[in-house]
Amino acid sequence: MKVGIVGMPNAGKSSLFNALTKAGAEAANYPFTTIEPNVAVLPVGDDRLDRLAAVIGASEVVADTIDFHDIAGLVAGASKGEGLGNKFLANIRETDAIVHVVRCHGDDGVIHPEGKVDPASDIETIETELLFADLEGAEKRLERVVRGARGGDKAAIAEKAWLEELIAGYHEGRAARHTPMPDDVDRGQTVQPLTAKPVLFVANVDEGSDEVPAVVAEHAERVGAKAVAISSRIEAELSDLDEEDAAAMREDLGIAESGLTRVVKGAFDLLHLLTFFTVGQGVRAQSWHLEHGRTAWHAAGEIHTDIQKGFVRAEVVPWDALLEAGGYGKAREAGTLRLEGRDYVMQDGDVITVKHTG
Ligand SMILES: Nc1ncnc2c1ncn2[C@@H]1O[C@H](COP(=O)(O)OP(=O)(O)OP(=O)(O)O)[C@@H](O)[C@H]1O
Ligand SMILES: [Mg+2]
Repeated sequence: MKVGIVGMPNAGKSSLFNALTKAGAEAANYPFTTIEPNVAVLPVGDDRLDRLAAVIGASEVVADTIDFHDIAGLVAGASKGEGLGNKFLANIRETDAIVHVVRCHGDDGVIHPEGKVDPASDIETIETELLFADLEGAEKRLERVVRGARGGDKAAIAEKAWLEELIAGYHEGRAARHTPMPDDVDRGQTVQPLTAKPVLFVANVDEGSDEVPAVVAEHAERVGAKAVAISSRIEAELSDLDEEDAAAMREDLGIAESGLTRVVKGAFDLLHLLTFFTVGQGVRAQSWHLEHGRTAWHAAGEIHTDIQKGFVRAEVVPWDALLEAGGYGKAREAGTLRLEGRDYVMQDGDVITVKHTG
C-alpha cells in the first residue's frame, strides 16, 4: 500500500514524513533496512496479531506495512509543468491514497508561498491542479477511444460515456471519485484519475492543538474525505526523543495520542481493506491486507506466488475463535476451524493456513 503526501510548498510535508520515517525505523518489526530516501515504511499495528502470536507461540510478529511517499510541494500550474509539476503528478499517480497536508499554523517564521495562511485557498489550489491533470488525461484518452466506439466496440462505447461524464464533472470541479468506473470499462487500459484516490486531510496546526480547524473539517466532509490534526514540527521533534521524554513532552503539550498513529490509522482506513493473519508455533505471526470480496486464493497470492500456484485448500478460523480455543487442534475440535476452497470469500480477522503442493 502506497500513500503519497501532497500539499503546498512549506505546508509541513517533509516534517511529517521525517517523523514517520523515524517511527518506522524504530518499530521493532521494521522489515526493510534500505529504502529510497523519500519513502517511509510504517507497520500497521494490530492488537489482534500480538494476541494471536502470544497464544500460538509465534517466533516473531511481523505487521503489514504502509509506505508513505514524500512528494515535493505542488504549486499552481503543476499540471502545466510548472515547477517540477509533471514529475510530482507522476509520483502521486503511483499511490493508492493521498495524505493532503494543509498549513493551518500561524508561525510567522515559516514563509507561505502565497504570502498568507489560508487553508481553504490552499486546498483549492491543490485540488485544482489534480483536477487539471485528470482533465488533460481524460481528454487525451477520449480522443483515442472515440474511434473504437464508432466501430461499435462495446468496451469502447462504455468507456467513452464514462470519460465524457468525467470530463463534464471536472469542468464543474467534481472529483473522479464521484463518478466511479463502470464494470464494463477495461481497467487496465483506461485513465487512473488522481481525484479518484481517497484523501486524508492532515491539518498542520499550531503546537499544543489537535483539533481540525472548521474550514478543513467542513471541506473534508463535503468532498467525502477524512481529516486529522497534528503539528508536523512537534511530531518531528518528538520523534527525535526517546519514548519516555516524548511521553513527558506530549503531556506538557496536552497531546493525548501520537499524531503519527492517527495519520497511519487514518490513511489505512481510507483504503477499506480487510486484515487477515497467518500464525504458527515457532514461526512468524503476520498480518496481511486484501480488498473486500477477495478469496482464499487471492490471500494465498499475498503470502507467496508459489503458495497460490500450488493452492490445494485452506484452513480458516476467525481470530477470536482461535484465541478462545487456544490452538489449532482445539479450534478444529470446536468446529470453528473450517476447510475452505479457493473461492472462499475472506473475512476480516480470518486466520488462514494454506495447504499447497510444491
Ligand atoms: N505546525 C508547525 N508549526 C510551525 N512550524 C512548522 C509546523 N510544521 C512545519 N513547520 C515548519 O515549516 C517549515 C516547512 O516545513 P516542511 O519542510 O516540512 O514543509 P514541506 O511541505 O515539506 O515543504 P516543501 O514543499 O518545500 O518540501 C519547516 O521549517 C518546519 O519546521
Ligand atoms: Mg518537503
